[in-house]
Amino acid sequence: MKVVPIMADFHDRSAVVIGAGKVATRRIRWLLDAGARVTVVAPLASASVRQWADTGLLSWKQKTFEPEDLRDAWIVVAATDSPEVNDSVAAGSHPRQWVNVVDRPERGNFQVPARLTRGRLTLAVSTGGASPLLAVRIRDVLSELFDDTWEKRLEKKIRERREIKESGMDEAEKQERLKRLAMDFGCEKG
Ligand SMILES: C[C@@]1(CC(=O)O)c2cc3[nH]c(cc4nc(cc5[nH]c(cc(n2)[C@H]1CCC(=O)O)[C@@](C)(CC(=O)O)[C@@H]5CCC(=O)O)C(CC(=O)O)=C4CCC(=O)O)c(CCC(=O)O)c3CC(=O)O
Ligand SMILES: NC(=O)C1=CN([C@@H]2O[C@H](COP(=O)(O)OP(=O)(O)OC[C@H]3O[C@@H](n4cnc5c(N)ncnc54)[C@H](O)[C@@H]3O)[C@@H](O)[C@H]2O)C=CC1
Repeated sequence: MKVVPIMADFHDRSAVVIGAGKVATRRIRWLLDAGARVTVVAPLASASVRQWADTGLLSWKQKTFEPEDLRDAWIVVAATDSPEVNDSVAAGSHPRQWVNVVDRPERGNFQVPARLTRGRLTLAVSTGGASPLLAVRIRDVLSELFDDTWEKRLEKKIRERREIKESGMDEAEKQERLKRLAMDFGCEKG
């Protein structure tokens, strides 16, 4: 799979997740965090999914998968423990849908990286399916360098960058200052 890094806004996009076990629950949390409107199709659901359904955060259809379930979805996740069912989800999807197949990524058209967010900073680590747990390990190493002071640091950068851009300095000076601002990386705290 060719890797294309994007920052996507799923706000109000409809997502359907087939399955509601361990891996599906991880995908669902990620989709809810990203603002998607989530429908879950599964006969059995994890405690988290049942709770999200009870509190109206998502809609849970308690049944087995049928191809009609994919209609109108922008994002499709095949996350059951049955390779056959996951296969028929992939087969039933439309080429224009974003499809993640958790046991056979090559049948879908997107994968989910290991993630780390610090306010506006997002780090995504992918090994392209070579070793998901290595991606997690790399993410954990990076999380020490990019500790939680980074949320504040970036908020400060926004102000400093805006000040430079709106100042009366000439263009060359602005460029120089902006470059220096970006270089100011790991020394100062907060
Ligand atoms: C291709 C990809 C597709 C996708 O997007 O789903 C994929 C595929 C597969 N994963 C498998 C196994 C496991 N994956 C994890 C964990 C994570 N897997 C994630 C991503 C991805 N996994 C995508 C590639 C990312 C990359 O390479 O960088 C993470 C990073 C992100 C996330 O899931 O949110 C998340 C860490 C979450 C966190 O902690 O932050 C664990 C551990 C656990 O679940 O606790 C195990 C069990 C241990 C083991 O098997 O190593 C299997 C074999 C399944 C089987 O046995 O049938 C396949 C299928 C295959 O091998 O092709
Ligand atoms: N991509 C990843 O990060 C990982 C992928 N996996 C793969 O993900 C698969 C799922 O693993 P878990 O979430 O641990 O399984 P699980 O056993 O916790 O959950 C399975 C879910 O599938 C549902 N299901 C079964 N048949 C269905 C049907 N016909 N229609 C709709 N829903 C149905 C069940 O009701 C249940 O909610 C594993 O088989 C494995 O291949 C496993 C670990 C990590």
